[in-house]
Amino acid sequence: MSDLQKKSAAQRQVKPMLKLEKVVRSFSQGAEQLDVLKAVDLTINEGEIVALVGPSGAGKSTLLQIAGLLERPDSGSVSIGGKRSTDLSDQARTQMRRDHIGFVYQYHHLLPEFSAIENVVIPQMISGLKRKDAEERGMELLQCLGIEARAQHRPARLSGGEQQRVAIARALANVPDVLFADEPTGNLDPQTADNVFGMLVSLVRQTGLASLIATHNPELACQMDRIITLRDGHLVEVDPESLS
Ligand SMILES: Nc1ncnc2c1ncn2[C@@H]1O[C@H](COP(=O)(O)OP(=O)(O)OP(=O)(O)O)[C@@H](O)[C@H]1O
Repeated sequence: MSDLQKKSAAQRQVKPMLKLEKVVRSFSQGAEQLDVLKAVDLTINEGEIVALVGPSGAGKSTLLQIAGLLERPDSGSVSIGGKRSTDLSDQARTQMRRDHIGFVYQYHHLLPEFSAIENVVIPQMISGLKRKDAEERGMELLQCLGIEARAQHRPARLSGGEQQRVAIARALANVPDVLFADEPTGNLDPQTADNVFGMLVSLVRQTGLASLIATHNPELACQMDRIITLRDGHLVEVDPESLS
């Protein structure tokens, strides 16, 4: 096979899982208009992990909320797994979010009345999986994250790092196409953050999904495939060397 043929074969395998096209979002603050996103384009392919860095107020959360279908842009489109969300009803967007998107937040938002495994099983059952299958997948994920022995504990009886690992298992339980994380280890001490983050990256790599992770931590950002930032409402690629 010639180099050209090899290249085109490789190109054919690249599958865009997240695509933002000309996404615009502004907020009015008093008499002022704040243009947070100005025609943002972004493509993340299957198996790619992208870090989103930038100062407070740059628009990282706004971008994640729109890309994760939690908010609508003023204009522009968002596609997940090749399917455009723009013209869908709120109900169809909710279903798309439930079936194709996973979220990890800085604070875990686990249900306090339920055990670790129940927190991972419930979203799968809402998506239509039988309890037995949901439990099997949930235990497999907890095992990958090294907390299967904590499966029956409620969140209050887990450490911060363990709670965040349950939140990661919950986000991956429905086998999403795209995983979004907003400062997923921002609430943990540096060593635990490193450990939990390593597990998150390794799971994302194993499952081959696409991932966009906002972080203030340059060391963590440098472990990802690409680093992007928002500058004056536009997305810009960042050279990892400039962060070290
Ligand atoms: N609903 C809203 N109404 C008005 N202004 C908003 C709204 N949401 C966000 N903003 C403004 O948009 C800008 C971007 O906010 P955003 O939360 O996306 O930034 P960020 O980069 O995630 O910051 P941080 O790192 O502090 O979380 C900020 O100036 C914020 O005040």
